[in-house]
Amino acid sequence: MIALGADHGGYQLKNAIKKHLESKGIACKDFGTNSADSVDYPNYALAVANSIKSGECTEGILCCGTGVGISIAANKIDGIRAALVGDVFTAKLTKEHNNSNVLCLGERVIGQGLALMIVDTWLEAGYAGAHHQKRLDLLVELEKNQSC
Ligand SMILES: O=C(CO)[C@H](O)[C@H](O)[C@H](O)COP(=O)(O)O
Repeated sequence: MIALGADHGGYQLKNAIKKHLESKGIACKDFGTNSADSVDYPNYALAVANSIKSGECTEGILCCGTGVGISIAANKIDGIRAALVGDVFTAKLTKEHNNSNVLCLGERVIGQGLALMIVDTWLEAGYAGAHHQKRLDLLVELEKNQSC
């Protein structure tokens, strides 16, 4: 199950991603928002993050105007590795190297065609493990101690 969330700056892209994933038979849970009414992106980042931490969802996709605010918010939450992505190379590598569990996109920055290609690339890529695991372990240490 893929968790989806957005603020008012990203909800149209989030809805396009939802339609795209559902057309491919990929189950999604939509945490909103669903209108242009102004809302606060940290609340949507938290809802998506909590669904991953609880195990309800395996991964999440978050959209805001630039993708920056919602990625900052998601990365405040222990266990979340959120990647703001604007190209397919980074989409692949952030899964392989960072094992990112949340993909962040900026509706006001990239077109829908590129965004959907990034989503597909990210979902299809896999974590490479090996020497990257030591770095992910250091991220956990940072979460615990704020130092390595
Ligand atoms: O957090 C952001 C900037 O990095 C997002 O783009 C938000 O969607 C944006 O700040 C919302 O701005 P608005 O003026 O409230 O529409």
